[in-house]
Amino acid sequence: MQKAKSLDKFSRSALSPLMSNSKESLGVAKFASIGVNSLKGGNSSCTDNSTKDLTSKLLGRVPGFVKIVEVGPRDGLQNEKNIVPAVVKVELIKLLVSSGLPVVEATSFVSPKWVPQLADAKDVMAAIQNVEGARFPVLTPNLKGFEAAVAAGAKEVAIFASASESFSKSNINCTIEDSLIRYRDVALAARELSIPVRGYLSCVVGCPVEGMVPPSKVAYVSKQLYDMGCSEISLGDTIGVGTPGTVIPMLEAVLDAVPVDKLAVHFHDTYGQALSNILASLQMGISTVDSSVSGLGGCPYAKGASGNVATEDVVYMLNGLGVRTNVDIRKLMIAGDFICKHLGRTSGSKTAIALSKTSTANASKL
Ligand SMILES: CC(C)(COP(=O)([O-])OP(=O)([O-])OC[C@H]1O[C@@H](n2cnc3c(N)ncnc32)[C@H](O)[C@@H]1OP(=O)([O-])[O-])[C@@H](O)C(=O)NCCC(=O)NCCSC(=O)C[C@@](C)(O)CC(=O)[O-]
Repeated sequence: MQKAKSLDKFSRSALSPLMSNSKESLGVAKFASIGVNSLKGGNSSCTDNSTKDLTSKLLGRVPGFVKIVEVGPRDGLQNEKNIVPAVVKVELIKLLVSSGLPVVEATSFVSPKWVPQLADAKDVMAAIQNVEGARFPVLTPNLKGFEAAVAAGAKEVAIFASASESFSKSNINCTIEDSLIRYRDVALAARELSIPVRGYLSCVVGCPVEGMVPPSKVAYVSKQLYDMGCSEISLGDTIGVGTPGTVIPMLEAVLDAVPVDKLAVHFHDTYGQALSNILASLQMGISTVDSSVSGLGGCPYAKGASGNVATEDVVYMLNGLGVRTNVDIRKLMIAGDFICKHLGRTSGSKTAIALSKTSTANASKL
């Protein structure tokens, strides 16, 4: 009940109209009817000059290449009640790599009491040591986790802070400031070993307990992560309550503190807003996007949050925009199919469901 109430706070704000300007709305409607492949220099037969102007106005800052950070094996599985055997996790990672994904977050070196599903982190790392073609960062909440990760062969790590005090306490059992002290130690140890550190920031739009999180707070913690040496800062809408109406002001505040090429976005799809939020982020110049195959996921300490945005859906949108990812959507679907079969559920990706019903002839045109 409490959970439903807190999420409802956000849905009410999402219902208020964002664009009252009818000309703008008309522009967007026209844009929606353009053949998707024509937007960034694809088939130009259905474009005229005014359409090209509008396209470049709306999509001018969308990067030509987007790095997708696949978080399925970690974020996607960490909340699963039934323990997924390490061999299944390893096979999933291999299938994801073979689809062309450049970064696959493999696991977490966190307390097994807090996240029992990932207690096999060492075994998973041992089994992927010789897998080539992708980077395999792992989560480390403290020096103990960092040392265990390095001993297990990790070459990249991620630390995870929060912009909400309540979420920090429920997720890592300490205040934001205490977590930053802890993470500075991890960042320092990592620098000595030339290990890149990704910094996650949770609750960048809303917190299940505190409600809306001010953009200034998000900018402040992002800057702390940047200043301690994080090579990338991933901004997480942990409970998926954001819309472009809240995400854009948040990004504006963060962009005053951290360079755009150091930022990534990480959206959960609780309200079906993830793709619109990703598009808004791309329009602001961000070129790294986190996602999870088949839309698996959810944080065990963020009640009410649903899965991450599905990687298949992100790749489909980016393909349509003419943005390169190097990911083969069909091979990605094999990975999604594999893990969904294991978990005994249907895919959370609308693209995967639609494409699996599309004939091979039609699918080859996508
Ligand atoms: C941070 C702690 C450890 C503090 O947990 P604590 O209980 O305050 O820590 P502690 O130092 O008192 O240690 C308690 C026990 O855990 C052990 N321990 C301590 N550290 C480790 C470690 N690294 N690896 C293995 N064991 C560890 C430690 O040795 C001890 O064992 P005991 O003596 O009781 O047997 C705990 O709160 C924790 O593990 N939290 C992780 C929670 C988590 O993984 N959440 C999900 C990831 S974040 C996320 O999903 C959001 C994100 C990133 O996707 C972005 C978004 O969507 O927002």
